[in-house]
Amino acid sequence: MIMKETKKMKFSECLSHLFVFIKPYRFKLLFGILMVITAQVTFALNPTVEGMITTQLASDISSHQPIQIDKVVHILCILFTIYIVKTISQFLMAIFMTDAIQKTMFDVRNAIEDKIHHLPVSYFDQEKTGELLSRITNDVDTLSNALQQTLSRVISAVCTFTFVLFMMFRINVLMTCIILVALPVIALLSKFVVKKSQPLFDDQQNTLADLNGTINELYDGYNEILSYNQQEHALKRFEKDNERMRVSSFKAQFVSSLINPLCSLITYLSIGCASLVGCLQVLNGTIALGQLQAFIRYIWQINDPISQISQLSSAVQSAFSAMSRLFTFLNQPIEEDVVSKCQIDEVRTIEFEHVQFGYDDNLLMKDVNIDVHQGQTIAIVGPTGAGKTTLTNLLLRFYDVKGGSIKINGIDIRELSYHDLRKLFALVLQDTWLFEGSIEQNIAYGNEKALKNEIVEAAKQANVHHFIRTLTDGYDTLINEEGSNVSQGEKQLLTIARALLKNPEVLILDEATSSVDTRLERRLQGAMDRVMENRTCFVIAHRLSTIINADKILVLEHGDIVEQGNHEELLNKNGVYARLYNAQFAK
Ligand SMILES: Nc1ncnc2c1ncn2[C@@H]1O[C@H](COP(=O)(O)OP(=O)(O)OP(=O)(O)O)[C@@H](O)[C@H]1O
Repeated sequence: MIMKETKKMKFSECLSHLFVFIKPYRFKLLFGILMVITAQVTFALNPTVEGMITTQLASDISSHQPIQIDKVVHILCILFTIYIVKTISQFLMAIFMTDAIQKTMFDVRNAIEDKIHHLPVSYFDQEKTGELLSRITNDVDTLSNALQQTLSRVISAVCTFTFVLFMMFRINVLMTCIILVALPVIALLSKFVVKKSQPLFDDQQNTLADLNGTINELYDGYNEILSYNQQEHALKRFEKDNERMRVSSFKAQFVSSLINPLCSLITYLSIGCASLVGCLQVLNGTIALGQLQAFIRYIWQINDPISQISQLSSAVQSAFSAMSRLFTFLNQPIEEDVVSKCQIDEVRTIEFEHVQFGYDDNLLMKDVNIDVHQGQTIAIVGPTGAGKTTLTNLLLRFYDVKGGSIKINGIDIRELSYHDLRKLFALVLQDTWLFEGSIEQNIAYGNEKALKNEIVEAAKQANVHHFIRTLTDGYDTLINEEGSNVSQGEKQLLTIARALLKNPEVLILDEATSSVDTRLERRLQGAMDRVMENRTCFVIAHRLSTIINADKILVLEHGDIVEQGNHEELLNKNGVYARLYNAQFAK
């Protein structure tokens, strides 16, 4: 069974997973980091070189000598070179880091997409799909921002701190020690705040996922909400989640932002003390005036990374939470696949042998036996919840049987790879699925190599060609994201065209229950008859004509097949089918 993600990953685990994605671009990233360090070294040299000008001028003035312009120009040239190096390294850093990080994120997104397609269907039984997808999107964004901005800021802050501290020590040890007294206090304060705010940031991300899940759900059910006049209820639900979001964001941001004013207060106190001592040192002649000037600039420079700790720590925490969820998702076990022991090109028989199945520990199907021969139409009938969809889910191995077996040509379907098994089938469901793309692309979905004339032929067979011709862009008409620019019946015709083009060995058809107008009904009927012609078909049947003409009718109740046979045989039995038939169809 697939476990829902519960355990939070350790920071080191997250980093090692991240490294797998960064590895192909590590040299670019390292070069980018080298450029960040270069920029910070030049940044740390500025005050000292600027101070040299002040010292030079002060010494010339105090010794009543003419100002030595050549020396000043020389220092200015060094200063100018430092500025140039800093600008170039910042430029190179932007190019190399951005390139490496965006390529890494491209790979992460691809890995997620790939994962989604390889997870067992049962994974999505446990996760609200909308919530899961929105959480992944948010987490990818958070990680991308963290790598793009926070990484260089963290490296800059660490480098600035180290180099500036080094330069301060070179100027005066006593003054630096005064500044350093403040640091452990600041470090302890940050640690305390980080510890308090980490769970709050986790909560903030989870609440955001809930909020997006709710938005998704409410948007999906927009028409139903309007028809039931439940706008107020929907608004209240949204407001409730939005309020939770406000409270959790407030808590997370408030606690983490507390650190800023506290750190500033301590830093300003230490600046005051160090400046006082510095003035005395200049009067004593221990340090030059330019050095005091440089030292005060350094205090500001070192203050910068310290005051950034709170912002950076909250960004790092969000990134860590996002990484933890992303990599936990990417670590989910995928559908175990096998290499097909043999290829099946033609489906001659399909047998269910003593099949047992349940979505949980309770068995829904206890002993299902079916025998199907090539070209037969099998109608599946039964009340709602009887297990009709489950039967087709098992055929396609969306779920595996818990007992017994399903065999195609005598071969257990578990001996075939998912790809080799599923290529034998096409699904035409009531709940049609079209993707954002042209009508042509949607029809060619199951057979991407199909030529234009084959696509048109499939559309003609599916009675949808004329409709497509009436559209301004014909086969190039774009289906929008929700497929709302095509009617439900036309959608179903398009999916029939798709199935015809795939030309599968076995067709699984879920007949529409919703009433459509008579003309469309006739078009649908014609298209379905054509797609079913000379093909093995499993039809979740709602139409009398399909049921009567079926070679075999499976009557399901509570998961099991209670009767099977053709229409005449079952009517003569005068059992469940006869009751169902008389209740639903007999006029
Ligand atoms: N993914 C799932 N997880 C848990 N239980 C499920 C799942 N899918 C279906 N079920 C349950 O299994 C039983 C059979 O469901 P199934 O969808 O196969 O019935 P059906 O005959 O196709 O119903 P309908 O005609 O309403 O579509 C139902 O009780 C249903 O609640």
